[in-house]
Formats: sequence, C-alpha cells, structure tokens
Amino acid sequence: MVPAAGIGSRMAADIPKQYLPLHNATVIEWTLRKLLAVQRVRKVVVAVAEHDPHWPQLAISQHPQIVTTGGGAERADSVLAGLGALQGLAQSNDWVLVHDAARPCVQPASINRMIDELHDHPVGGILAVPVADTLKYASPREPADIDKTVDRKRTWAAQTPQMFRYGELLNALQNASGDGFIVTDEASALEHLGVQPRLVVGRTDNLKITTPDDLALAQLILASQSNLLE
Ligand SMILES: Nc1ccn([C@@H]2O[C@H](COP(=O)(O)OP(=O)(O)OP(=O)(O)O)[C@@H](O)[C@H]2O)c(=O)n1
Ligand SMILES: C[C@](O)(CO)[C@H](O)COP(=O)(O)O
Repeated sequence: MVPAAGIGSRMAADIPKQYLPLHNATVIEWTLRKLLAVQRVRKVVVAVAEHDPHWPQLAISQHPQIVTTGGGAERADSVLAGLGALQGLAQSNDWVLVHDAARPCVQPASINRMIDELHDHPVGGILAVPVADTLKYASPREPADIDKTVDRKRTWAAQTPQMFRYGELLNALQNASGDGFIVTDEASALEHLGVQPRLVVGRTDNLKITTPDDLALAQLILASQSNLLE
C-alpha cells in the first residue's frame, strides 16, 4: 500500500513532491518500480488525492498490479483508505507493506530481506536504521537553542516499508483513530495496542524526499542504482 496523497508542503514546489521529476522519471514512478520488482508483492494500492490531475497522466497508473483509491487528510487516513480498497482482495492474515511514495530509493533487496526476516514473526515490523548522529532536543522556549541531548543508544530512525498483517494493521489504525491517537507511522498504531513491532536494519540511502535538498541526493542515489532493476 502506497500513501501518495500528500501535498509536499515542506518541498514548497508547484506540484506535490511525488510527481517531481527524478532521474528521467518521477519520484512516484521510481517508488512503484522498486515495489513491483519484488516478486512477492502481488498488488499495490496507491492512495492519491481527490481530483489529483497528475496520477492519471502516468502510464504506471494503469499497471495491472496497481489499484488506485482516494487518500485522506492525513497520511494515516490515506493508509486506512488504501487498506479499505484491499477489502475482498486481502485476507486478514495476509502481509501488507506500507511504503511512502516519497521513498523512491528503497532497494528491492532490502524489502526482500524484511519479508524473509518477518514472514513468520507474530507481529511484523519496519525497516529502520540506528541513529548515528548525536540527537538534541530543542528548547521549548527558543527552537534554535539546545535543551538537552537525547540518549541515542536505543534510537532508530523508522523508514518504510512497514509490514503487518492486514487485519491487525486495519484494527490498529482504526483503534488509534478512535482513541484520537495521532500516528505518523503504522508501527505507532501497533505499539499503541501494546505490541512490539520488529526493527529490521535498512539502508541509510532509503531517504524520504521531504525538502528540496533531498531531491539532489535522491538523484545521486538512483544514478548509483542503475543496474538494480535489470
Ligand atoms: N494526507 C496525506 C499525507 C501524506 N501522504 C503520503 O505519505 C507519505 C509521507 O508523508 P510526507 O513525507 O509527510 O508527505 P507530505 O505530507 O506530502 O509532505 P508535507 O508534510 O511536507 O506536506 C508521502 O508519500 C505522502 O504522499 C498521504 O498519502 N496522505
Ligand atoms: C512513515 C515515516 O516515513 C517513517 O519515518 C514517517 O513517519 C512519515 O512521516 P511524514 O511526516 O508523514 O512524512
């Protein structure tokens, strides 16, 4: 399931960042090519904004493995909408991988390794990388001042895909929404139910394209992956 209904406000571009040009295609086309290169991915549901004029113009939107649905106001709403579109296609015990449209540099090998590690895990988990930098909390009074240093010994940066059983993920997201518990990733909803998703070591180059400088970096990464999808 690919949430792709965001507006990319932090990118401050004329169009949503998932449709920006990247390495002779667009951000979302690279993301979908990577997912479709994983043999064990059967269907990809893409949640796009209502009346999105860009998505229908992409040939990949007609790919036989791709189903399109409408997204929501927040990322979690778009993911819930995408899961709704899988009703009847997915069984409760099927694994669902949620992957940001804004993460085009993911490697199929990382996704396959996560599936290998988690396919018989009781909960599921996420791609993530241990934090290498020293982390600081900003002052609540002056954002440019350091308030304190965060213990990074057990700190990881969550990425996507995030992989959970269809029924459990649907329940967890609906429960979080009902509790008014705001989640910025799927794992948070499972944690809110008291379960512990697994951390699967990912790659630091699986960046989420968020601000303009991320595009130049993604271009370099994709150029270095030229033989990846052959
Ligand atoms: N209502 C939303 C908001 C975000 N997303 C998707 O969730 C992914 C990660 O979100 P983010 O990087 O925050 O994208 P935007 O919300 O578009 O960015 P911003 O917060 O800068 O506006 C993106 O692929 C985005 O398209 C979505 O499907 N529906
Ligand atoms: C899901 C995610 O990519 C994990 O790091 C991240 O939480 C998305 O956050 P965003 O603010 O919706 O980009």
